[in-house]
Amino acid sequence: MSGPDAKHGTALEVSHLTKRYGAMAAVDDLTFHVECNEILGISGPNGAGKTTLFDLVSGLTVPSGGEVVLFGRNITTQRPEQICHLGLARTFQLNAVFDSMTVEENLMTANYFGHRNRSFPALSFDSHSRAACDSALEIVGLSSERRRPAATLTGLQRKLLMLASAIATEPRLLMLDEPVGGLNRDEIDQCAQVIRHIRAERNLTIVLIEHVMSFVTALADRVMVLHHGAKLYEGSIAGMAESAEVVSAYLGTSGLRDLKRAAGTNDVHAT
Ligand SMILES: Nc1ncnc2c1ncn2[C@@H]1O[C@H](COP(=O)(O)OP(=O)(O)OP(=O)(O)O)[C@@H](O)[C@H]1O
Repeated sequence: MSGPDAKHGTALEVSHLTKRYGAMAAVDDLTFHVECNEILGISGPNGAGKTTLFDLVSGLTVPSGGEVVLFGRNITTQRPEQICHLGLARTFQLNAVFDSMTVEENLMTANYFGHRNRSFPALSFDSHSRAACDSALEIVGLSSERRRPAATLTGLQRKLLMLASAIATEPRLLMLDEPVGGLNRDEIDQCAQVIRHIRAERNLTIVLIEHVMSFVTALADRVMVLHHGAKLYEGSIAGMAESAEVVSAYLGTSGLRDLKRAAGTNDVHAT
């Protein structure tokens, strides 16, 4: 779905978005936007509302209030598959691959259901679907594993398969929920390289939730920090390190030291 307009304009506009569970607001009157081809990093303490925000934007959860506009189109009341067909793909914190399928079958399934409306259940793949899957496999470096059952993949390969499955839906906006959680330093660097490559190749806009500060500093053009469902900080990584509120609510002194080191060397975790 990428095209000549993919580099310009606003990809995502979130206005006064709110999700209440009883008296508690998991996302509280949140307003922000993401420009086309930008990478926005989202951080914040556990329970800050980051995943709930992804669930709201991707249609998995119905908002209590507010509005979400994707590439100029109001998607606030759309279903997840409709939003996916409009060009938004997301990944999940926990493993979300089909273990009993091969790598290739995972991608074909993602492309089949994620790319356009399917009104009948019989799977049939055309040359476009095959090309999209081949390209997704290649971009994450899993081409040689295409015939392997997903259950036999390593932790890193499973993360890359989730990424490739999202790419196989041919999105314009990719939302990644803790894409490097549980990986070691080398694997994190490898994922950062893949994501950088994906953005450059596909002109993609990316929003990623991550606590691993070396990863955020390596990739994000801008960061937003959430706390109690609301925006605590939005701006540069350097500015984040200078924010007393962010240090107090999220980083702490050791996290601040690590963030500063990561911003200088891109190889240290904040958590
Ligand atoms: N379905 C639900 N019902 C009730 N409360 C919920 C529900 N989903 C999330 N919450 C609450 O909303 C708040 C935000 O949760 P969320 O998972 O979005 O936080 P998070 O920032 O993604 O946390 P983490 O970094 O641990 O993944 C938490 O207090 C959580 O317990």
